Amino acid sequence: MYKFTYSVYRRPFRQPLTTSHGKWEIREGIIIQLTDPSGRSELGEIAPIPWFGSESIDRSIEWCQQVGDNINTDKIYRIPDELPACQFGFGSALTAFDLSRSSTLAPHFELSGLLPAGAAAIAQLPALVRRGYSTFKWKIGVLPIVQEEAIWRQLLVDLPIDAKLRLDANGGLTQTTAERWLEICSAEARIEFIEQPLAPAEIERTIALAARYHTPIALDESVATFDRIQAAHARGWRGIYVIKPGIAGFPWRLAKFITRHQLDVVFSAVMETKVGTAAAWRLAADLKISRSLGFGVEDWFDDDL
Ligand SMILES: O=C(O)CCC(=O)c1ccccc1C(=O)O
Ligand SMILES: [Mg+2]
Repeated sequence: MYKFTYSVYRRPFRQPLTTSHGKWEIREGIIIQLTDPSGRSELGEIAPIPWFGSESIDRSIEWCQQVGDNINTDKIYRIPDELPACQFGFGSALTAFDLSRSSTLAPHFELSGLLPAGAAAIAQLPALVRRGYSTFKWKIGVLPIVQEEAIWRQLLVDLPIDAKLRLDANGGLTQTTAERWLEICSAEARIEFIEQPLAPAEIERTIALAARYHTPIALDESVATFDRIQAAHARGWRGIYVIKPGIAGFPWRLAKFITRHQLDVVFSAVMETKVGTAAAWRLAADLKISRSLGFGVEDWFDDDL
């Protein structure tokens, strides 16, 4: 039995996070604390993204409210699959009790720096290069393709020769614009992958696209939650999986599936605080994930949570 407390936070982004889904201005989430009978406490974070396929913040708060002052492991294991961010928050707090204090220190990882959408990326890139980043992500499918293509060309001029660029369409391309991006990228070895070119349901069409072009394709929205990861694998996806542990359910279940099927994985932020980040990085270390983590997002908030 654990004593349970929680607090809801609101963090405004320094500038709104613009994707092909629209603008995101404030990250709301929950920090939970479990305390065992010996008095040891561990934290967990619930940081949902409803427009990505997780529960809403209101559903998460409701779930925390009905828990009451105490919770046991059985009740945690029974958090329903409709609440994947709650499963991750409670699940990672629970597994933290199995670790010694020193092993909860964050190991060192290569991070991918998240650039702002549009032309602002050109201005931002040099600062991130100076800070040591060598992998970057830029959002596409936000502006008309002719404009984005021009910005992309300038980004490649400024990108160090040994650096890598990820292009994230957030499902916002059509068959025609996806083919156009794959064509122009095929002559450019520094493109690590194009992420989620087509709508989340279009897995078969994405498999067909991946077979025709040299540039690797990653799925993100299509594999946002644990059931979607399983479904995409069952439908034959063997490309890259961008996984946001923060909304992918129980960490032990995710780890087992990635290992069993030897998935090629990129871990990615849900714009969580250090609490959720530490839990995701522990999982990345356990799984020995080699691709740069999509957690280079420190510039996106003014605070230091
Ligand atoms: O993965 C990264 O590199 C940064 C995180 C990121 O891009 C992101 C952050 C919040 C919501 C959606 C996304 C996304 O990958 O689409
Ligand atoms: Mg993405």
